Amino acid sequence: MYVKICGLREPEHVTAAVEVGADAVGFVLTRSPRRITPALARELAAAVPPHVLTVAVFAGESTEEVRAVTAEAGVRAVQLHGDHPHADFVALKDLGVTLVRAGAAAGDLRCGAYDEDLLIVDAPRPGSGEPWDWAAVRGRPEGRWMLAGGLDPSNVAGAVAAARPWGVDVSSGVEVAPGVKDSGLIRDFVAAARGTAAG
Ligand SMILES: O=C(O)c1ccccc1NCC(=O)[C@H](O)[C@H](O)COP(=O)(O)O
Repeated sequence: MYVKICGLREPEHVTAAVEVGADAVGFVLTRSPRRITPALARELAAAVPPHVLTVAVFAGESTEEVRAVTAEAGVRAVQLHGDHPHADFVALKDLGVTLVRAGAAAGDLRCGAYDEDLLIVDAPRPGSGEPWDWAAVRGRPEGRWMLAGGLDPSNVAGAVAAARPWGVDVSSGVEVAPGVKDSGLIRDFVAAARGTAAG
């Protein structure tokens, strides 16, 4: 089970995510309470070992801006939320980073349909922490896709059983307040997602 922890802002939480075995860590570089500067993203990404994917999260920015900010942040993946057309993914191919397409279950659920490498099937409002009907997508997405939206340590195992994703992505569910992560919750989430939770 591939696990991505998103919206990280503090070195201690990046370290916690890496130590408990997260596969990817996300930095929000778009309008959000979790937004950080490209310079801070670069600092945080520099401490992440190469086997963990560092992801810059955008929503609706132009490909020129995505390109410039990604270079400044020094990350290895770009995650695009919103109505980015296929052409945007094609235009970003030469960046040489992993491309992640994120959107609600209403869109095209085939990973690769937009030339992306990974797909996130999310709640209608990304980063809202709002659960949705995860079971409704079971059997529909194709390829390397992550389930997101309202997941937390207490519900992720059930969500995985219901939707059967390739991976999971979380932000709000490992926070104690909007934008404030908790290392214990990150640990609990990764364990629960992989079915190794105690008790
Ligand atoms: O986190 C945000 O505030 C955000 C804002 C705009 C676009 C994307 C954003 N976050 C993306 C993610 O953190 C995840 O892909 C996912 O939406 C997690 O959401 P949740 O666990 O429900 O907070």
